[in-house]
Order: sequence, then C-alpha cells, then structure tokens
Amino acid sequence: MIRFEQVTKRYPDGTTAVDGLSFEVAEGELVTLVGPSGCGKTTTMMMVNRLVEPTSGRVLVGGEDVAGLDPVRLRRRIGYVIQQVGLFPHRTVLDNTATVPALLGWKRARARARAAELLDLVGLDPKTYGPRYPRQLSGGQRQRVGVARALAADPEVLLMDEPFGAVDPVVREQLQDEFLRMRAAVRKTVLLVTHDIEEAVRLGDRIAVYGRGRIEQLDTPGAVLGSPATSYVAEFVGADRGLKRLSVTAVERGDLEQPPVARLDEPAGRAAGRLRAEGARWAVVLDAAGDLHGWVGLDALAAGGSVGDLAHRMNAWVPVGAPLKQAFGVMLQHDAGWVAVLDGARFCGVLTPAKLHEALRRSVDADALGVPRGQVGFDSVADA
Ligand SMILES: Nc1ncnc2c1ncn2[C@@H]1O[C@H](COP(=O)(O)OP(=O)(O)OP(=O)(O)O)[C@@H](O)[C@H]1O
Repeated sequence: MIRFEQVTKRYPDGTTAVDGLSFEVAEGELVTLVGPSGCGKTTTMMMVNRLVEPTSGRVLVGGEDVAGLDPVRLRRRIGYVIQQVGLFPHRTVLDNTATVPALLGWKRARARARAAELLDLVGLDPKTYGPRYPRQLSGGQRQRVGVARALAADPEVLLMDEPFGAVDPVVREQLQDEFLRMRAAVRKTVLLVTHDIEEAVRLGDRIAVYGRGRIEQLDTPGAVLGSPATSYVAEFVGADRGLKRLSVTAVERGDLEQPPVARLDEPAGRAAGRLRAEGARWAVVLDAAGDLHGWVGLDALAAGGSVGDLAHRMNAWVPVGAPLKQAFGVMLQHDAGWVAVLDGARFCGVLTPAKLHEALRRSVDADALGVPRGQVGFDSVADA
C-alpha cells in the first residue's frame, strides 16, 4: 500500500536525512517509525504526501509513484495528523472536522453529517463539542479532533506524526486505547512516527527502529523486543525489554497447567482421594455450570462435608488471549501463585509463574524463527 524503493533524501545543506530506504506497509497495516530525534522519521513520512521530495528513489501509494501525482489531490487522499494539531482557530470543531470533505466538494450537509459521525467515533459528542472553537477544548480533545479530521474523507492512508505527543501520560494512554478501538472499526493503512518505544510497541503491527537515516530493524513488536537485530536496537528498546514483551505476548491455551478440579457439591473425601492420587496439594473449584468458583487445599478437605463448605473464593483470572502482563498483574494483586484462565466464564486451566516464563520464552523462540504475529501479510524489508 505504501512502498519505499531505495529512497534517499539529502537536504540542500548536505544533511542526509534518509539513506537508501526500502520497505513496505501492507494494506490495513500499522507500522510505527521509532527512533531518536533527528534520525529521519518525519522526513520519511513527509515524502509520502510530498511535503518533502526524495533526492532519489521512489515512493508508491496504492501502486502509484507519488512523484507523478498532483500533490494537492494526493494530500486529500491521505489523512495527516501532527502533534501541533493545527486546527483553524476561527472555525468550529465541526467545521474543522469537515475541512477535507468540503475541499473535496461534498455537499455541506453531507460533509457536516460525516464530521459529526467522526467526532462521535473519537469519543467527542458532536452536539456538545461540534459548535465549540478549538480554544474551548483540552489538549487531549484537540488531538481527537485532529484524528477525526484526518479520517473525515475516508482516506486510504493515514500519516500520524507524534499524534499523541502533546498530552500528559495518562491522557496519552487513553488516546492510544481509543485509537486502537477505533482502528479495529476502521482499518486503515497507517504510518505513525513516535520517539516513544512503548507507544511504538503498543500501537504497531510492526515497528521500524530507526538509526541515522536507516531502518535498523523492521519487525513485529515481539520480535524487536525478543530478538533485537543489532546492539543499537537492543540499547534503544531498553534493558527492560523483557518486561515490555509481557505486554505483547498473549496467554495461550498451550501455556496452561491443568490442576485437579473439584466441584462445589462434591463430597470432600472424594475430592481429597483424587488429589492424593494425583499428588496435588490443591484443586481448582468449579460450580455446577463449570464456572470458576475458587480453590480448596488438600489439608482443608480432611474436615469432611462438601467441597463447597471448604473452598475459598478466588477472583484471580484473565481471559484467554490477555497479555501476559495482565496475568502477571492479577497474580501480584491477589498475591497468588497462579491465575485462572477463562474463555467466557469457562475455566481453561491455570497460568503459573513457571508457565508464564515458558510462554515468554516461547515467543522469543517463535520470533527467532521469524514467525509473524499473524495479522497481515508481512512483506519484510527489502533493505539492501
Ligand atoms: N529542511 C531541512 N533542511 C536541512 N536539514 C533538515 C531539514 N529537515 C530536517 N533536516 C535534518 O534531517 C534530519 C532528519 O530530520 P527528521 O525531522 O526527519 O528527523 P526525526 O527523526 O523526525 O526527528 P524528531 O524526532 O526530532 O522529529 C535531521 O538531522 C534534521 O536536522
């Protein structure tokens, strides 16, 4: 969808901002460009909508070389979100959002209806916020309007340059969450620049780690964190990359242990016999419907009666597919040696610290083999 072929940009003063860059962003894919200040991320992005022209090489959008396209028309096909949102101060939020549809010649009513729909999508009630002026919004709300405006004409491609950079960390995380939700609904091809590795990992299907003017590694977040290609990348992603991996590795059924299971209405003696036979010290307790209730220890079962009289409630659980980080958090919160993993209300097994570690290892091994995270067809870097 977006393709860079041997692209170099040398500014007139001799600075080589981008040096022989080749990579591709597949349709519907989000690639984050991350790296230190001045390494050429913004220059890369601006060559897509022709705010900067390459010195050599080609940039293609939807298979067309942008050099042959009218820049103004091209920009109307491409949503562009920048940090200093750049809203028109004397236009209402609704009119700001309707800017590109209006430029494209949409009828006013249609453009405004579309703008209202987009404001709603980014979490701003169009009735409340539509009539306001940009100065009457918070920083986070202004950024949302920036995103709504970029999406209003339903562009094929979205370019985002530090789109959540100007707000405090809490709002930033909220905006990222909203953006991820929105993206699930409106799948666009996105190139997003950030200098924040956490943001890159959180949002990107793949992340491109920039060194000076070149991509040092382009891969899934898990692979970049798990198997940095160079010492530069390892240093850039940080010594805590193992921890960061917890957020991009999901709990899978194969990671789970299957402890003995007892039913709430089962006689304690029978459950105790089963535990002894399996050499286990405790069992997970399920109710009649097979939903998680809690756990019971072998020693407690000696008191007799039913399992239900002796079981402890346990709320430490996560859904299948949750990030390992969430599972680890729940384990710590409940001070538990395991966390139950559920599919809907159904019990699937438990994740223990040892299994968690194994799961983390598994994803390193998978990444080392080049197994992708499985979203889009990853045509990897053709970087010479
Ligand atoms: N118009 C220009 N003329 C000369 N040099 C420029 C120009 N624009 C950018 N540069 C230089 O090109 C290099 C890459 O700049 P660019 O803005 O692409 O980096 P970046 O990675 O986006 O940085 P940041 O994270 O700070 O925005 C820098 O050394 C910068 O100083």
